[in-house]
Amino acid sequence: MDLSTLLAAIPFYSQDKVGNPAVTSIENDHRLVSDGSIFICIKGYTFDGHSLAKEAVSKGAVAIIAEQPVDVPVPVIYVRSTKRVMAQLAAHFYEHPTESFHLIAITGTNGKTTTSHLIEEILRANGETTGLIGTMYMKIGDEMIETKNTTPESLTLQKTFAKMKKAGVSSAVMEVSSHALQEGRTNGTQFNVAVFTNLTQDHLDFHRTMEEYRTAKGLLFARLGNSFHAENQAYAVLNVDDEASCVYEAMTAASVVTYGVKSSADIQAKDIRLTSEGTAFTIHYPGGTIDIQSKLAGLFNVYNVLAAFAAGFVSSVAAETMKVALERVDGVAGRFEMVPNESGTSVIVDYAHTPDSLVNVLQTVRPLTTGRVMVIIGCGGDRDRMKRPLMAQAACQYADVAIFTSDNPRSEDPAAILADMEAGVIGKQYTVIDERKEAIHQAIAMAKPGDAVVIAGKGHETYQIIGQDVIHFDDREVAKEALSDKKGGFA
Ligand SMILES: CC(=O)N[C@H]1[C@@H](OP(=O)(O)OP(=O)(O)OC[C@H]2O[C@@H](n3ccc(=O)[nH]c3=O)[C@H](O)[C@@H]2O)O[C@H](CO)[C@@H](O)[C@@H]1O[C@H](C)C(=O)N[C@@H](C)C(=O)N[C@H](CCC(=O)O)C(=O)O
Ligand SMILES: Nc1ncnc2c1ncn2[C@@H]1O[C@H](COP(=O)(O)OP(=O)(O)OP(=O)(O)O)[C@@H](O)[C@H]1O
Ligand SMILES: N[C@H](CCC[C@H](N)C(=O)O)C(=O)O
Ligand SMILES: [Mg+2]
Repeated sequence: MDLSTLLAAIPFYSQDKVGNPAVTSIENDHRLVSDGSIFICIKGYTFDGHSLAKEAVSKGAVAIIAEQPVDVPVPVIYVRSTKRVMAQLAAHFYEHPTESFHLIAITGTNGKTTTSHLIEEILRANGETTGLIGTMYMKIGDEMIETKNTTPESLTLQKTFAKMKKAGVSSAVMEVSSHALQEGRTNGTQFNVAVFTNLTQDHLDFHRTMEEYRTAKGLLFARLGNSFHAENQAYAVLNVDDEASCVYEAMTAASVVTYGVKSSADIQAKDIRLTSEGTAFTIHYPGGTIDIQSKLAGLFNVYNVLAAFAAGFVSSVAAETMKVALERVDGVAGRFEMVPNESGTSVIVDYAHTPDSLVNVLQTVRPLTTGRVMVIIGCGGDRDRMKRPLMAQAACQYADVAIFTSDNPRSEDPAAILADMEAGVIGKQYTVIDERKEAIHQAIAMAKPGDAVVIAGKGHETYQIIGQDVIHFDDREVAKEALSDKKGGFA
């Protein structure tokens, strides 16, 4: 594609220096620039890409997109927002790949990764070639691609969609974070279905207030359905039991399908039984009912199953096909993942890193436990400070033994994070063991048969971020070590 064909995607710009070079790639990271690239200067949170324009040109960039003056010997296109333009150019450069397959988005504070995996399984059972983008990885069919963000920035996203199109993907599912919506990472992406899981406190470092956070997630629904023709419907799948759904319903031009447990919904679970094997319930949907026995534990997972079922329903997947898919999902890595052992203690690694998810997981463990519920919990550094005392409260209220430790301290002092947690539980009983490995070892050494040890916050993560260092750390591995160290070697 040449520069002027590419620039047809953006109506307003001014150009310094003439020229219409052939463009081989678009990059916003100067390290990826090669001959024929266009380099987009992004003013980030930690770095200003404008300062790298010259270096990008020396690496072969044939044009620069910028917001502020840059002095380089190639055409410079000046725009109001390089981030916004990056999404528009990316969609144009990769020829709007999301118009070629069915795409389901999931947003919400908790449950996105779990629900996206359930939907992937439903789509596979329906015979689709699938794609998945989310917290743990991106997948094209069975090919796994590493990812840094839950929702990558627009260039990576459109490039990945183009790969999916080329690989013959017919249906894909992706997690859409509030950060991504706020930053416009999904601009230029066409969603057919948008699913809302729930909204509870998180990310107030980034969104400042719950209202701003809710609005950021609302952008997914506000942008849905406007450009669709009647024969090609877009659907918003909303959780009726979460009050934010009313706001999203009012925002969207898409058709709305509701799901829930407590209030009447288009797709509703009834006769719910929570057992040590998982959950059993009947889904009532327009046109029928179907019994489901899911291996996923806890009421919150009933919501995830319902959300996935509703997304499948509006995607015209038969209820019987969905039942087969939903019942064969054993679990999602790092979410309520049991660490197998013979000691009589249940050891559960879970990704709860918000107050609400911690309450949910501990409430789920309680009736399944004859002994004590023990929890090991920390809070991430450089993230919402306001959730720290609430997570500590949840731990003290819903567990018998609460151990506070480090999560990913990042640039913060672990002691300061722990102090923020402790401020929420003055006068309550808890123990602080700042070294996460030590905390896991001590908890497992202390546990008796019948007790449950919940190791929360890091789930599938295989690293710990301390300062600038990323060290290998896996709660599941540490738990296994601790179990085999325990007297009698139970692991
Ligand atoms: C706060 C935030 O959203 N940060 C994202 C942002 O980083 P940034 O603004 O700091 O980027 P920067 O390092 O300042 O770089 C600015 C520009 O210079 C370029 N650069 C930079 C260095 C260099 O050597 N060369 C170079 O060209 C960069 O490519 C970029 O274009 O842009 C990066 C590239 O897209 C993201 O990876 C990064 O996510 C970081 C890793 C992050 O932790 N984000 C979290 C808060 C986040 O987005 N989380 C949500 C999930 C939340 C949830 O639901 O739980 C997510 O979707 O992941
Ligand atoms: N529907 C739900 N409601 C409340 N809590 C949930 C729900 N589903 C999962 N959880 C809890 O939240 C944790 C994270 O779940 P999951 O990874 O599916 O969410 P996520 O929205 O993808 O999170 P992230 O924002 O980090 O990507 C789980 O380990 C569990 O403790
Ligand atoms: N997507 C979440 C993950 C948090 C996981 C937790 N282990 C932490 O590091 O805080 C975030 O980036 O806020
Ligand atoms: Mg996720």
